[in-house]
Amino acid sequence: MAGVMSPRDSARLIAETAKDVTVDAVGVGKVAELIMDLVKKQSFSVKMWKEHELNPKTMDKAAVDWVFLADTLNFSFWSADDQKKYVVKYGGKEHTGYWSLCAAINRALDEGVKITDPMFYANISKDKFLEVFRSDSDTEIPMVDERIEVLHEAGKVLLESYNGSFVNCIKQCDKSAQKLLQLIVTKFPAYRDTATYNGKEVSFYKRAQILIADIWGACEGKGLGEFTDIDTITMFADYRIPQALVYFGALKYSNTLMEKLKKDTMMKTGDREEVEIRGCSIWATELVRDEARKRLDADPETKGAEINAILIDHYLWDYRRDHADKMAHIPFHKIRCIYY
Ligand SMILES: Nc1nc2c(c(CN[C@H]3C=C[C@H](O)[C@@H]3O)cn2[C@@H]2O[C@H](COP(=O)(O)O)[C@@H](O)[C@H]2O)c(=O)[nH]1
Repeated sequence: MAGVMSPRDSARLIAETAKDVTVDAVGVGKVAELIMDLVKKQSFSVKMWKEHELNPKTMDKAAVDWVFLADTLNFSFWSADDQKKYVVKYGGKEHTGYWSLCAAINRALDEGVKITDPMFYANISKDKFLEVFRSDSDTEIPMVDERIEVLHEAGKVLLESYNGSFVNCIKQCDKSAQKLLQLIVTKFPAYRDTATYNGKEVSFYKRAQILIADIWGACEGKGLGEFTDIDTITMFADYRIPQALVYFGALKYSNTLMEKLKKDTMMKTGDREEVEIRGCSIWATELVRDEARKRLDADPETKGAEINAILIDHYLWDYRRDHADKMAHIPFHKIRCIYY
């Protein structure tokens, strides 16, 4: 987008001028150390993505259509009351948060509903949406109206300009993640995740970047998922990674901000504190990547090992999920928006 700073440059600028959030070098080193251990155990690669039971296993158009639908709806799963969560039962398990979305998509496909086909969702009615994404608890999925709107928008763009599949967007971008990123944020307005900060147009592009990363993961970096510049994708500025970064000490909040977060103060898109949390999270993850890279290359055993901001992000996100209790005392910022 013309006149908009890249997520990496935005993150550096925000981290340099933020008032209520700071990136801490000692904490960054701690996370880098953690990543090193994982790389040594060889449990750190693009193949991790498909290990999740709900993620698609094929590496074809069906997988890309699934990922595009999931990431078009991949926002705002938190609930104000922990006892009232949107829940989807699938594969004999109860899924919440982001995984409830994936479970609902898979449940629909099993029921013969062509939910990943834009012909189906470009004009989906509210009744049909609520049937497909029905809850197995008393709490329905948050932001129903906004989710229907973004489905209509994305479905129409795919049908009008890309012959009904995101595969055709990928094919126009010569295996460049940055070209695909620009196509997504230009053609699909709901993915245009930007803000104004100190008079500058900054970007986070969280869903656009995770869409590219999920296609890279689903296809194990090959075929439709092959991107020559995938390492230029940054961490995805959601509301969970900051919790993990604060937990490990890589991110620090001022007392004022911490008090606000503990009181569940609602934020709005573009609030200075929201921009500082998101920008500093991206920057902290960039520094973790650089530090881990340095340490990996200093050790003949791990020199040149595969590592990038995507893999670090997924590790931190999965870690937060798997250790939710340990991090429950660290508040996450509350916001209702379609960007993350
Ligand atoms: N930064 C980042 N944000 C991510 C993800 C994912 C799912 N990725 C999975 C697929 C492969 C990976 O290995 C992950 O297992 C969802 N989200 C965001 O989190 C929030 C929901 O969180 P909770 O309430 O706990 O379910 C919401 O904003 C959603 O948009 C990620 O990977 N990174």
